[in-house]
Amino acid sequence: MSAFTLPDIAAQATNSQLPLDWVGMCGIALPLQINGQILRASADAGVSLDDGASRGIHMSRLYLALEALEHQALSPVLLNAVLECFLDSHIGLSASAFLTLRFELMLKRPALISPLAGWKAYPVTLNAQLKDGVFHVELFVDVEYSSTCPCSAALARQLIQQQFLTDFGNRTLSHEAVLSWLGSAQGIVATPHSQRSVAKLQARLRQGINELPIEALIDHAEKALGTAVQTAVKRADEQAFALANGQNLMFCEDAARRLHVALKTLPWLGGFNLRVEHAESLHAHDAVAHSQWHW
Ligand SMILES: Nc1nc2c(ncn2[C@@H]2O[C@H](COP(=O)(O)OP(=O)(O)OP(=O)(O)O)[C@@H](O)[C@H]2O)c(=O)[nH]1
Repeated sequence: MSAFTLPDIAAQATNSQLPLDWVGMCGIALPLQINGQILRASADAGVSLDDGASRGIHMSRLYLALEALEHQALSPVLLNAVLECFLDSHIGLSASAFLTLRFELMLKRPALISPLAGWKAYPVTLNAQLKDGVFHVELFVDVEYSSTCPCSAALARQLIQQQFLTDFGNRTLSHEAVLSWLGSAQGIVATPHSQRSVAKLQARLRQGINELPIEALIDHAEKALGTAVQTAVKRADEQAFALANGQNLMFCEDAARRLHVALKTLPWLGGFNLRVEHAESLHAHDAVAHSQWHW
């Protein structure tokens, strides 16, 4: 049996006198309870080291405080409690506490027409911080959608008009012939290009909001865009998707403006920063727009 006590290097003093903004651990694996699901998450947990004379923080105390997340449904109250626990275990050392959680929210989405449904995984990041006694939660989520270029659609329509003149300019129009022409690849000679696009939404919850409206944010953004990517798809669903794309032609600027206007109506949202990326099929580079409000 050893008579030695374990050396505690973190508790030693340092003569550097230099406080640090963030000290902690990144990439901690843990399960979370969200929307009635147990989700695999990754956490970054940290505090400020305001006492510049202390060698280090007590990592294990932050790690152990995370255990509370395993046993209760995730909520702003729970996040606040965990952050308070970070600070209570670092009295005299730290005035600010930080927690970032990353996970994929699984949502079952119905098809547009058929009675089918399938799962979508939305990457989510939650940032919570308790600084000078003020608690903030930010919610980041990526929403994928389809965007059809309005310029390309207009150019394609012009080509179709030109083809119509070529094919029917000198002929008496017959309803049956025009109908058949409209349904043929020889008539509809050009199609606009579309791209898989992503809206990266960052939303700050207003003070006092006691829920995490992740699904509501996603639903609201998808409704504003009108062309969310689909899961299970039969031909009837694909046709409905083609119609949705045709009715929602979007440059990246249009998508950013739609989202800006839509997000501003959410009563729980105190500010946002959004970025849309259209992974162009016309170019090898992306078209991107940003917008923010009270960010
Ligand atoms: N502060 C700090 N600790 C580290 C680091 N890397 C590993 N650790 C280890 O994290 C472990 C947990 O630290 P503490 O929470 O201070 O552990 P402890 O002293 O047994 O716990 P308490 O009695 O609660 O202070 C220690 O063994 C540290 O050596 C680092 O970069 N900084």
